[in-house]
Order: sequence, then structure tokens, then C-alpha cells
Amino acid sequence: MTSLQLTAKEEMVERFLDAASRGDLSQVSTLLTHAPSLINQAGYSGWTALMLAARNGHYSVVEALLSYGCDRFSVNSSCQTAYDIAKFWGHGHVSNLLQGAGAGGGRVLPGPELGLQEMYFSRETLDRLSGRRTDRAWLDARQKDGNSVYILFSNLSPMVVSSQEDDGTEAETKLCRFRYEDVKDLLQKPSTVLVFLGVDRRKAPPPSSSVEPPAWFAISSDEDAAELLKRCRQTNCCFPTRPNRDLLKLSEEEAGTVAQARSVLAWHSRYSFCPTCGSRTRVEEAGYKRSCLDQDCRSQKGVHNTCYPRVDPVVIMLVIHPDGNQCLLGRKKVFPVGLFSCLAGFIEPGETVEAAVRREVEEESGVKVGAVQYVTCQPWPMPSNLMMGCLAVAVSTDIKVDENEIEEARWFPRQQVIDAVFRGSSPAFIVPPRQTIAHQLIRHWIGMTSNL
Ligand SMILES: NC(=O)C1=CN([C@@H]2O[C@H](COP(=O)(O)OP(=O)(O)OC[C@H]3O[C@@H](n4cnc5c(N)ncnc54)[C@H](O)[C@@H]3O)[C@@H](O)[C@H]2O)C=CC1
Ligand SMILES: [Mg+2]
Ligand SMILES: [Mg+2]
Ligand SMILES: [Mg+2]
Ligand SMILES: [Zn+2]
Repeated sequence: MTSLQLTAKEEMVERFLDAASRGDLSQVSTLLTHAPSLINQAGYSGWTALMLAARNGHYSVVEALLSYGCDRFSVNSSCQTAYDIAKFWGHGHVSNLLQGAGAGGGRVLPGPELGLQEMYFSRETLDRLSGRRTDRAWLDARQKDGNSVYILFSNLSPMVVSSQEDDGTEAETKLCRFRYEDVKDLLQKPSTVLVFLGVDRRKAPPPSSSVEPPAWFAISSDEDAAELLKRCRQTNCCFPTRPNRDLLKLSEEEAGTVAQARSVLAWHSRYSFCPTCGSRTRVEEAGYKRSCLDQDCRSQKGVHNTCYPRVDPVVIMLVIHPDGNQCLLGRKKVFPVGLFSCLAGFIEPGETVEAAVRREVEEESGVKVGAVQYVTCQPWPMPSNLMMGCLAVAVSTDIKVDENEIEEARWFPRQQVIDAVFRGSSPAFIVPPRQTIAHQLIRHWIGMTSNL
């Protein structure tokens, strides 16, 4: 056998495996008819056609391969059968088919080991005590309590103080905390918005004690920012001007509190008039409701979501190449040079998470997606998104970007992604910072069993 013949054979195997991973039943059948020995061949990654079809949920291809007598017990280099792989990716109909054929050997993968870090903006340091929001007497007492903490917002930015390292670089940013006496004049102003955030879980007293843990409030004031800054006894305090960047410098604990406060205050800033009739509204329920002042307004009858703080659901997804070893990342024109991130988009009314993932990926990159698996989520207070992070498996690979939104999208090989995340010597691109769910999804993917 010459090396030329070997190459031709390898090429045929790769064509066969590619057809199986794309779910192309007619090509799988044609190739098998011409070359029946292809059936159990593994490619360079150690995967057989059955494994690839199982991974991508192609029921009819799996069924056909089984009917051609393919070996259901062969394993890849991680000792996974096609059954394990189908189970892992949540293709229940395919794993049932393989199990029904006695293929699984009873071994089931435990499911994705998330290994994700805590999501920035998600720590619940405060117990929100939503039941207390209508308890006027209790709230009044908490407001005046000397231990209560107030954080001050101007133009949706919290007042913070930045400490400097000895070498002049900026270290952590901390919230400026105020007491009732510092802000009671602001509370009298009609334009001030006050939101009760909750009580400090870290300072919960023993159950028998009558002492209450400190309550936290957020104040939004339209007073001049320079005047507000004079209230703080610390130097170096400021209202950050670039929330997308500056709010990522807080501690995990304060970031969670800021996410809650900023989203609610952003809603107040956009909903000062009733969305139903345009009349003025009144703040109620400790800052968690706005009611229309017109008694005849429709929003007064029954429960209306326009009266409560809004959250915008967004899907964000790491799209995996059908070969399992590359992922799709894109960049917007506004991104810093060299930065590529996961594709993302707002969920539309009446749409599932999975459908939104498929639609946004196709709109933005032209790539079609099959299986979608939810991984984790992140509140993103810019102003009030809930980012729902998914892994998605591509069923096509050609890229055609929507130039209105995306400047460039590319398939990145796993090794380049690993280099970018772990700061290899000369990374091919830059990943978003660790505080973003995009970063966490990318890490999650490279942390998964390398050939799943
Ligand atoms: N935490 C993270 O890792 C990341 C967060 N994001 C956030 O996800 C959000 C959505 O991503 P995009 O790619 O911009 O979404 P997208 O792909 O749906 O496009 C945004 C466009 O959709 C329209 N749109 C539809 N519904 C909207 C709504 N409810 N609010 C605002 N615009 C709406 C607007 O024209 C907007 O320009 C962004 O606001 C961004 O802040 C995006 C990427 C990473
Ligand atoms: Mg988008
Ligand atoms: Mg989009
Ligand atoms: Mg969209
Ligand atoms: Zn109204």
C-alpha cells in the first residue's frame, strides 16, 4: 500500500465521519454502500461515526449505522461509548435507542462537571426580606437606625472610593457607606428615590436576640454630583463614568449589592410616568413598585408587570464546532482591539431560550445550531439583563456575519482558546475579563473532557 492510497483512504474516512456528524443520512448510506469497511473506522480524534452522530443527536443516522451492524461497544480515548456521549449531550431519544439495543453497558456519564467560578454580580450578601416591603413602621425604624447603611447613586453610578497600591496602580474599588444622619436631608427631597435592598446576612444575630442585622438602602439623587461627593469623609471618592468597566472592580460581595440596586434604580429612571396612560406614578413597596396616580388607569386593575421592576432576558452562548475542538467567537466594532467574545442577544417575546440561541447565532454569524445546553446565568446590571449562558453545538460551519452588529466572527481552535484564557506567550486573541459570563462559558468549555 502506498502512502498515496493511505491518504485517499483517510480522506474517505473523514468524509464519512463528517457526513455522520452533520446528520447527512443519504451520504452516510452512499459511502457505506461503496465501502462497508468504513462503518467502525475512527478518525484522527478517535471518534467513530456512531459517536459523532450520537453527539449531535442525529437519530436517523444512529439508527442506520446500527442497522448496518456497527459496533456499539467501541469507545473513544476517554472510554466513552456512543451511548455515554448521547446521554451527556442530553439526546435522550438517541441514548434510549442505543440503550435499547443493549449498547450502553449500564455506564452513564455523571453530566457536565461545571467547575464554574462564582458568577460576578450574583452574590446575595443581603437577605432581601421582600415580605417587609409593605411594613411601613418596620421600614421607618430601619431607615432611622444608626446601624443602617446607605449607598448613594448619581446618574446610576454608585459613589465609590478607589485605593491605590504603592506603585500607583489602582487596587479595589469600595462603596462609600453612609449613615442616616448623613443623608436624612436627601430623603426629604421629592426627587430622591429610596430602595430597601435587604438586611446583611453576614451580621445575622443569634435567633434569640432582638437586635436586627443592619439594613441596606440605595438612594438615587439628582443633586449635583460634586455636591454629593462632599458628603463623604474619604478622599479619592467618585461616581464612575464607565459602568461596563468600572463596576467590575468591586469585591464580589459589593458587586451583588450594586447589581440589585443599579437595576432597580435604572427602572425608576425609565418609568417615572405610567407606561399604560402616561400619568405620574408614586413609588411604593420600599422602591419595588410604582403605581399610577390616575385611579381610572387600567394598570390599577389586577396585577400589571409595568408596575414592577423589569428584567430583560438575554441568551449568551458558546457555539461549539461539529468537530468538538473549535468554538465560535465574535467581536463588535466597539470591543477593545483583539477581543473576541461569545455571541449574545435579547430573547424575544414568546421565545424559548433554545430558540433564541439558534436565532441569534444564525442572525449574527450565519451558523446553524442544533443541541443547546443551559449552563449558568448572570445578572448584568447594564441596566437590567439576566444573561442565560448556554453551550450550543453547530450543525453548519460557514460564517457570514451580520455586519450591523458583528465586525468579525471566527472558529478558534481549543489550543488558541486555552492560550488566550491562561495568557500563553502570544495569544491569538483576547478573551473578556473573568467577571463576565462570556469568560466563564469559555473556561467551562475548555475545562470539559477535551474530546466531548
Ligand atoms: N456579561 C457578558 O459576558 C456579556 C453581556 N452582554 C450583554 O448582553 C446584551 C445583549 O447583547 P446584544 O448582542 O447587544 O443583543 P442583540 O444581539 O439582541 O442586539 C442588540 C440590538 O437588539 C435590539 N434590541 C432588542 N431587544 C432589546 C432590548 N430588550 N433592549 C435593548 N436592545 C434590544 C437593539 O436594536 C440592540 O441594538 C447587551 O446589552 C450586553 O450588555 C453581551 C455580551 C457579553
Ligand atoms: Mg448580539
Ligand atoms: Mg443579535
Ligand atoms: Mg437580537
Ligand atoms: Zn396609568
